[in-house]
Amino acid sequence: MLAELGCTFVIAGHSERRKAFGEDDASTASKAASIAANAMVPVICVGETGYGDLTMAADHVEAQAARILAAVPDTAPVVIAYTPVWAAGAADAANHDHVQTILRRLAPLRQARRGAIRFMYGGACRPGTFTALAGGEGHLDGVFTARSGLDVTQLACIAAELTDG
Ligand SMILES: O=C(CO)COP(=O)(O)O
Repeated sequence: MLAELGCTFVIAGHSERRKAFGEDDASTASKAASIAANAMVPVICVGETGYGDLTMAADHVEAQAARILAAVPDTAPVVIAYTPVWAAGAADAANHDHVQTILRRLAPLRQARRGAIRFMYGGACRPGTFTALAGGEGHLDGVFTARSGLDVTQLACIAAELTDG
């Protein structure tokens, strides 16, 4: 149905779905597989729940991504949206070191899969967040924004930042 409506990207595993509807990595994997089977690109949300130890967060996110991607054909293009739950709706985004540490852990997936894989960050993104988080390291491909996306001026700034940078 979504494909018939012209959708190309579909979010799976967002923290609000996990919280409100009890979705987990198993149901997210099943949804991601179904999205890919219908020739759309799954935008797979992963992220630790609370702010804390960074190594534990990276372990958690790596395991989530592995569990979910195991269900998606190797050749299917995917987007992984690193969306730490504690940053969604917060005042400030995660910092550069935090995000890059997580993305460095996920980066080997680019070689491990034949299909294209892109990494996004989500959580309190505003104009400037992408530039601050990407910071010269090549792991971050884009941002996933909720509140700023509702403000057309901010959204335009973010889009320009991604396309001009
Ligand atoms: O939902 C989000 C990431 O999961 C982000 O929400 P905000 O951009 O409003 O913080």
